[in-house]
Amino acid sequence: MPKTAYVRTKPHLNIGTMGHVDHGKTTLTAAITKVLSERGTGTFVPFDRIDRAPEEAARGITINIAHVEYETDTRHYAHIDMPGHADYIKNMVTGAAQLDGAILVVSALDGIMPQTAEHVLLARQVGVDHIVVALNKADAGDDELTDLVELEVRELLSSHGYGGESVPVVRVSGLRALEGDPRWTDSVQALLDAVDTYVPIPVRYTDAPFLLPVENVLTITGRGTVVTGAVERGTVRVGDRIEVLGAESGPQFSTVTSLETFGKPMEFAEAGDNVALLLRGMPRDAIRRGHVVAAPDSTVPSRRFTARVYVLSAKEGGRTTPVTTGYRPQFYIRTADVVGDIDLGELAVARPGDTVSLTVELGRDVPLESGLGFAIREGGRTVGAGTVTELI
Ligand SMILES: Nc1nc2c(ncn2[C@@H]2O[C@H](COP(=O)(O)OP(=O)(O)OP(=O)(O)O)[C@@H](O)[C@H]2O)c(=O)[nH]1
Ligand SMILES: [Mg+2]
Repeated sequence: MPKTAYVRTKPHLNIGTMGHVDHGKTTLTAAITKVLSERGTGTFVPFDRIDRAPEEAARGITINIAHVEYETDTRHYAHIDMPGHADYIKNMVTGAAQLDGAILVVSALDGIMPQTAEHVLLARQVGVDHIVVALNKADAGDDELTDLVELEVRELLSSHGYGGESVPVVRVSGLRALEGDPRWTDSVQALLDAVDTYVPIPVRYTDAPFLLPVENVLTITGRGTVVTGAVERGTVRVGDRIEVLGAESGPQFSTVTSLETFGKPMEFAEAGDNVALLLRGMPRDAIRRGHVVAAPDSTVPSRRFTARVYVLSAKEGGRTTPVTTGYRPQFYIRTADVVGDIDLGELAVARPGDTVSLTVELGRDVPLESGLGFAIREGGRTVGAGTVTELI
């Protein structure tokens, strides 16, 4: 049966749920799809369909299962449910890099926990400009405690430049909404209204050369290699020539032979769209997460750059000891994870809590540009965040 093509009738935005483990992100995501399916603008995606590991769910040319799509009256959303566990920060970083807005899920029973704070910090660093707060589990909390949690969350957001006083904070219960309790389905609707009005439609760089950071690679027997991700800028059409960048062996050229979003074929995809591209003759092992698919000759990978970097304080979960020249952490840039050497120049030392300018030399070439944000990680935790200032 031929698949129905994707029809672009409303502005498309990428949003996602983030927050500490077990605060209810996946339950809320399922509840959102349930509430909207009852209004006729989405398909209900049950909890256990969202919470599966991507490898179990890799099927067809569909996108990573942690993405769901739905529509409100005014917008089409792709929603990524980000796991709260510290080990999954990589997904958080790479997922968040493509978010136009985020729903910060905070349990009204527990308040701010370590990953609540870490996700807010990372969201800031990777350029998420708008956050809406879901104070979840409001069905089980008492009002006074929830008031305190709300204050605490607003303060946290202000301390990261999110203007905590004006951020919408909506008390919800994902669990009760999923059960169909009208009081709480209304709360989820109120949350969506807040997202619709508070997160602006972003400016899309559709005229720039095409670029897509590779999130996932799949093989479809008999058809070839498929890459998925969100288009960072530009436009791509079926039949376009592209270049895959980031591999040690140098660039690989191919042609896009098929294009889909959430299982629906599309003629072209533009900046902001979450897509799957089928690439003609591309060997499965020639491309992986962290590579970039781009218009041919539009970008040249490099490895040396200067950057402005904030070294996290110990209180924020960062290092307790200073960083010196020769320090060699991991850099999370778009969907890539690359080791790099830091040179602090005359400064020589950067203490936790400092913001410094430094030079980085990555272990391999990566498509870079000034203004690009990245996270610095060491031994499984975030120790810094920065922005590329100049390529060398
Ligand atoms: N009382 C109550 N419990 C909830 C609510 N939402 C989620 N829970 C419970 O909290 C637990 C965690 O919910 P999840 O949705 O898996 O949380 P999560 O944030 O996705 O967790 P991770 O993906 O592991 O980070 C489950 O036992 C849920 O049933 C709620 O609104 N009220
Ligand atoms: Mg979850």
